[in-house]
Amino acid sequence: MTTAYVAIEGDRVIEARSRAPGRARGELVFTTAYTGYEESLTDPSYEEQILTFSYPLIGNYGVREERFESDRVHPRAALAREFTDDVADWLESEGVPAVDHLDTRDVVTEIRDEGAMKCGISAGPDASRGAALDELAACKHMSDHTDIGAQVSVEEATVHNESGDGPRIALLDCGAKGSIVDSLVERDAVVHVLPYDATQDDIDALDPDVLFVSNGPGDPATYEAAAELVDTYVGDLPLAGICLGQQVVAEALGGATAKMEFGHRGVNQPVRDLRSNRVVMTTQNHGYTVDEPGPKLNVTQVNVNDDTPEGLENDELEILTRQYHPEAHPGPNDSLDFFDDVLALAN
Ligand SMILES: NC(=O)CC[C@H](N)C(=O)O
Repeated sequence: MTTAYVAIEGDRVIEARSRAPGRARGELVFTTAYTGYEESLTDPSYEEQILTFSYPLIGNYGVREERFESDRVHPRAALAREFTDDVADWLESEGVPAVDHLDTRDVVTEIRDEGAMKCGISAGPDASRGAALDELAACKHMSDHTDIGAQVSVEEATVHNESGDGPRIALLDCGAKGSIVDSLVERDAVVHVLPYDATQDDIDALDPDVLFVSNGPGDPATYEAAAELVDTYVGDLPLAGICLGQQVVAEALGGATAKMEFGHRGVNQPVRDLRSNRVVMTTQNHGYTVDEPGPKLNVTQVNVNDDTPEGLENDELEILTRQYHPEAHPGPNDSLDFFDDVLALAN
């Protein structure tokens, strides 16, 4: 077994065990999810981040491609108390450093106290403290990744379930999880997945019933073009969004987003619907939040822990967004009806 070095802000270096070699840098975040490691590691929203699992044993039910959310691993590196060989081998084959045998409680406490922070990693036979510190020094703040959508979006438009009978969805792919497409296709929608920088002509050519903005990595304020595009359809097309999609729709409607201290990442985040007073358990993965919904959007759901907006709606303008992940994968299925509600807007 070889050594790994994890350098965090303040130039503190943690020595641990390398399970997959390499160098990496990214924003250090944690998830409390106890299952769903394959889905989390392939979720494009983790691009440019280093993911710490707070659950101590990661990999105990193997690695199966059917559970992947995209075609590659997105976090730049992964940390856990213990990775199984299955996960370590998978990450090695993907060229993504994996580090274990470190006190992840300590790492999580540090992130909770100090906020998401920059991190540098050096792991494997050639690892050194200096290399980890060099990676840390080269690490950018998340909001300085100004075109991160380009790293995760499709390059060309694709269509799923072309012969379906359901509504036509134009899905702006800012790094969409596969399960979002699957959830729509299961309901027989025709899903056109469009590059994150699609134009009004691209959308109009499809004559869609709904414009849907996907989840995605990075600072929502850097997706200005997507927000401008959404703005042109307010009142003309029903609008939907998940996670980054909610943030972009809010910005399009005159709202604002802000960075959270350490975000919400896990599969047991309680969300209260303000109309029914019902609480659902949700999957989350976000580091930014809608700070100001703007004049037209109503906050219809909130996070029970910190009151941040989890659902935004405008019935008249036919807008429906969620900050959490109703498609689950991983996580509870409590909110799958969101997709039925979105498709109902098309009628
Ligand atoms: N899962 C997502 O869509 C994340 C949205 C955004 N990148 C955030 O961190 O808040």
